Amino acid sequence: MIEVSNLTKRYRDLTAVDGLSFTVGKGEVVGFLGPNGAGKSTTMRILTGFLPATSGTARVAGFDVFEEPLEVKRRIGYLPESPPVYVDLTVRAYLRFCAELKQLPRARVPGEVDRVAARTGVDGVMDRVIGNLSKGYRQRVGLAQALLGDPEVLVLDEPTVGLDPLQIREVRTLIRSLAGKHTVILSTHILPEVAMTCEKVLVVNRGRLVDYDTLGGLIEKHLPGRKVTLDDIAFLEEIYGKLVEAPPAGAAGEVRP
Ligand SMILES: Nc1ncnc2c1ncn2[C@@H]1O[C@H](COP(=O)(O)OP(=O)(O)OP(=O)(O)O)[C@@H](O)[C@H]1O
Repeated sequence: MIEVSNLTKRYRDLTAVDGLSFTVGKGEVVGFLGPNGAGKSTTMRILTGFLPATSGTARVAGFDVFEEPLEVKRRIGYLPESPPVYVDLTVRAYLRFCAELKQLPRARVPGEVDRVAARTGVDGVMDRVIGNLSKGYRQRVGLAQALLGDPEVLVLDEPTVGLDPLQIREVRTLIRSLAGKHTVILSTHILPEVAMTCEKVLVVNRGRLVDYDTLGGLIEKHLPGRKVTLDDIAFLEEIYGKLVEAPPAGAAGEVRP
């Protein structure tokens, strides 16, 4: 469903994404991990057709993101790092506006707006102006717009940032419930979030792929012989530390998924 091949993005003399290659199968939920500045948001912006790459290719649902960005945008729901929610609009007006931008059939819009609002728990604030909502509610509104039209692929950049613990649990449950039908790639700095919501983990550092595997595969590879269960979150911190703490220069990109 997502195929990234040798993707590179340079901002002047900074290489933010450096020869990244990976694939995500239909219905998989993949966690995207990496330190600040590793290139996660840049990769997500390229995948969603919002940013051109310097070189390499990216395909979503069989469409090239550079050659057919509209086909890609139609099939992708994107929650950017800072959702561009319009502070003067009510939640309902904003979601309707987003539905129109996504070119949903007019007759489907009210029902679809109600559906995503209920799924993200913003149905109680539909007539409130977004500027007056708490950060957590704004984040939910961002998530609601990503779900509009029931897209095959969801790209979520730090979906639980700004939420309170209860909301975080709800959003994680929501993300888990999307698995199977939707292909999800989500970035986060919260390691337990990955263990709770994702089947596979993609780790990047300095723009390069460091590892890409299932949680079980990572445990086998990096903590051999250790008995850990997926309820035991600390294992992921240990593996992550091994992967991103000062890998030898040039070696990071050599690890294959
Ligand atoms: N528009 C831009 N112009 C110049 N440099 C940029 C731009 N956007 C991102 N960068 C740089 O590219 C690198 C990768 O940034 P990116 O936001 O993709 O990382 P990230 O992994 O998402 O980080 P974080 O976890 O902090 O969100 C960083 O060094 C960042 O400063």
